[in-house]
Amino acid sequence: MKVLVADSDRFTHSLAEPWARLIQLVQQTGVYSHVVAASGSFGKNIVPRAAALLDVSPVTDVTEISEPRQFVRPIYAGNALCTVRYTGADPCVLTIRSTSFPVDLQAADSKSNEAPISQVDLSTFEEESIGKSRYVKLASQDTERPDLGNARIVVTGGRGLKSSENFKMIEKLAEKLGAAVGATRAAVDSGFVPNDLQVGQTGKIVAPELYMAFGVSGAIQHIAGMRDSKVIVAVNKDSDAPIFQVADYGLVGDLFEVIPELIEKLPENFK
Ligand SMILES: Cc1cc2nc3c(=O)[nH]c(=O)nc-3n(C[C@H](O)[C@H](O)[C@H](O)COP(=O)(O)OP(=O)(O)OC[C@H]3O[C@@H](n4cnc5c(N)ncnc54)[C@H](O)[C@@H]3O)c2cc1C
Repeated sequence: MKVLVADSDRFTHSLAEPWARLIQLVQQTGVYSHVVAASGSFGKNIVPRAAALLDVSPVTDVTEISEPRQFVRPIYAGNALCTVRYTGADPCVLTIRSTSFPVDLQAADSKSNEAPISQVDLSTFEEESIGKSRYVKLASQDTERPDLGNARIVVTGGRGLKSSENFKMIEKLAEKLGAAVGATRAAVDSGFVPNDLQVGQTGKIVAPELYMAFGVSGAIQHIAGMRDSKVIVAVNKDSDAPIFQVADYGLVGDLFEVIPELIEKLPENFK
């Protein structure tokens, strides 16, 4: 078994058209049984194109690897889990939900020392440019907040916040907790925050130790992105809001009273 990990840093920063380079690499070497990418925006961009051009069917959003060619993945927005056996030709192309696997890579290394890791030299593949696009620069937001994808605590605001001005309360609470800020699609579509903060089926998949949802109804597409959080706290003024069905702690109340009180009462050195 030889696995090629298409990691976004290496493929995006050093090369144009990462999907085309990936295909080149797989076809020219012909040694890979598996091609794996994380199930983020990079993986969702390159994997379908690469798989189509390699004429194989990708298995996406893998949450469990039960055998080298048998995987578990969510379907129906995470309401059911499906076991899939890949029976196609090599390579078996996968995207992996990183939140479903332990982050402790050192622990993984110590258990799996029979699998040597080798870096692939991509420089030789750079010469034949396809020329339809090229890497210019990486622009990322300069923020001290933890990354939404792997934060220990996530504080999310929904449409219940009503405006971008009010959404600053969420940011202030997150700051106090050392948390990342998340948002629902309705909050993003209403222009309260940029769309890289969206959590859910068409946003980021998160699984923090603590997920706090304020003014979030709990639509199935939102739940799909945060249901694996260890502890879920929800504040909503509607006691019938579906978010309470997945919450470990639910408070029926007005977020405009609850958030300022939390900010005031949390100690300064909470982090
Ligand atoms: C194909 C598809 C993909 C989608 N992908 C996503 C996705 O990735 N992520 C996502 O989030 N959504 C997604 N959606 C949208 C999703 O269906 C919902 O519309 C959205 O999640 C609702 O966001 P919300 O809970 O902020 O808004 P609403 O449903 O409007 O809920 C607002 C909530 O705030 C509460 N509230 C209002 N005022 C207060 C107050 N003062 N105090 C306390 N509570 C208050 C209300 O009771 C209500 O429950 C998708 C939809 C489709 C069709």
